[in-house]
Amino acid sequence: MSIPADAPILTSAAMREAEAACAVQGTPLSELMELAGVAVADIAWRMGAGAPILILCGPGNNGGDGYVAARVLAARGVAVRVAALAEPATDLAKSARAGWSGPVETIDAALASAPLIVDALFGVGLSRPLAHDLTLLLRRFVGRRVLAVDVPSGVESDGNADWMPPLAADVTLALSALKPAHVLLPTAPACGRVLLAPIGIAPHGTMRTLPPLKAATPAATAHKFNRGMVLVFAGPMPGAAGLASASALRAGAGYVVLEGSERAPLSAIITESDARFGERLSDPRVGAVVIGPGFPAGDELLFDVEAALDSGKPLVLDAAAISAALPRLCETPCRAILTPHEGEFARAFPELYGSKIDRAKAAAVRTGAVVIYKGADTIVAAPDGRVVAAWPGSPWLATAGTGDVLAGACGAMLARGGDAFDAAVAAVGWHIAQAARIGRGLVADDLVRE
Ligand SMILES: NC(=O)C1=CN([C@@H]2O[C@H](COP(=O)(O)OP(=O)(O)OC[C@H]3O[C@@H](n4cnc5c(N)ncnc54)[C@H](O)[C@@H]3O)[C@@H](O)[C@H]2O)[C@@H](O)CC1
Ligand SMILES: Nc1ncnc2c1ncn2[C@@H]1O[C@H](COP(=O)(O)OP(=O)(O)O)[C@@H](O)[C@H]1O
Ligand SMILES: [K+]
Repeated sequence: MSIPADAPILTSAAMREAEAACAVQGTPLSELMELAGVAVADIAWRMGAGAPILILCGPGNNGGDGYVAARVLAARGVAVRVAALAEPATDLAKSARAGWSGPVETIDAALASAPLIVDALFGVGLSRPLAHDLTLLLRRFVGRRVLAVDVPSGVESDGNADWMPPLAADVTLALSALKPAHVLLPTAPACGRVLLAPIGIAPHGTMRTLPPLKAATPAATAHKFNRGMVLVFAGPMPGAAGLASASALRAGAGYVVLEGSERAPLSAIITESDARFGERLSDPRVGAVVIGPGFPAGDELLFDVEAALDSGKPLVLDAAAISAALPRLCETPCRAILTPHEGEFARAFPELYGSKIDRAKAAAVRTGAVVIYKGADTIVAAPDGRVVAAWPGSPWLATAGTGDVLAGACGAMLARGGDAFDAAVAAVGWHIAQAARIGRGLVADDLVRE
């Protein structure tokens, strides 16, 4: 599974707006469909490697893309067959159908398979789950190589429903932009390897996939304090804060103080008693404060979170500190990154609904903070509407303590100054890159080793 880096993501509504804008600027939609069909044919040609191809066409423009691809593949001498669910229903699909001179078979129990199936049944226009009989017919092709056009058919492209496609794709060719379903669970794994065909629409939007990691080499003039000083509060479970403090150093902070614990995993970390708490919060060199890892919910946490909020410092609020800070954040936003996992998000924002992207955006608006809504399909959302989706991340991160490491990395990135959203995105990218580098057998401590 893979996804193009730094690629645009659009909802179906935004996609239709972009299409309309394109038409206004003088590019006919038939031209876009031609480009889409050729792009599908190119990938099918490579995947098929000379073997016969069966293209399944739906009634809308997704089906239209399929007819164009069939025409292009046939012209290249490929043994291509077309089977349709219904007659084309849009003008564009009708003219694409008219351009296909071969036979059109029916999608029924007698339909013969092929080594490569091109799924051009439904794209962003799917409005309800697939009918049960169609689902059963399509399941007969499970095990064949599948190229999905735009999205695997059956998937609700905005990520608002968990409808699973009967045919998971090996490759999905996203047209113009990725869609939320490509980067959100449970549908993302069914999209396989996602490729993007930029077919002439310039997608304007604020959602993207994770950008490539930038190597952050310190400036020649760097000194330890201007690389970022991070203060990590240790709660009653100091291991978690230890991981966060080591991670802050490894992710590039110049100076890290672990407050309230003597158990630092690296000797370069300064440990102090929590009696110096107030004093450190007013230390002008401290660029970010990390609080939450290893803290159970309770009065002590509430007191420390209040003090951290009062200090006006940029904050990373993890685990129980998220709910503790919520009432204050909703009143007075501050420069903060919140890092909830699924359970913490549900506790803090039980009233939010919609796709994971919608909920992350709403949480960011409500708190005025950047939200890293963690999981295999991590979403980073800013209050101004920017979103980065981190699917597929690294599944080796599914182990205890890796969230503490992410919180520490956020502290390092935030302490450098600059935009909190960019800091959160950089931390998520660093976390995944570390995990990908280590891979098999990873435990959280490995992420903070050299
Ligand atoms: N935006 C773009 O850049 C372009 C998009 N194109 C294609 O156009 C697609 C969208 O086309 P459409 O809006 O026509 O939508 P679709 O082709 O995705 O499907 C809509 C059609 O399916 C029917 N339908 C919806 N749900 C159904 C269900 N569960 N069972 C049976 N029928 C159902 C609808 O009544 C309608 O006829 C995109 O996914 C993409 O493949 C390309 O043709 C060209 C450019
Ligand atoms: N399957 C997965 N694929 C990619 N990333 C994952 C996966 N499972 C978990 N993660 C990441 O691992 C981290 C786990 O954090 P969290 O649940 O807070 O763990 P802990 O509290 O034990 O530190 C998060 O950054 C999350 O996004
Ligand atoms: K499709």
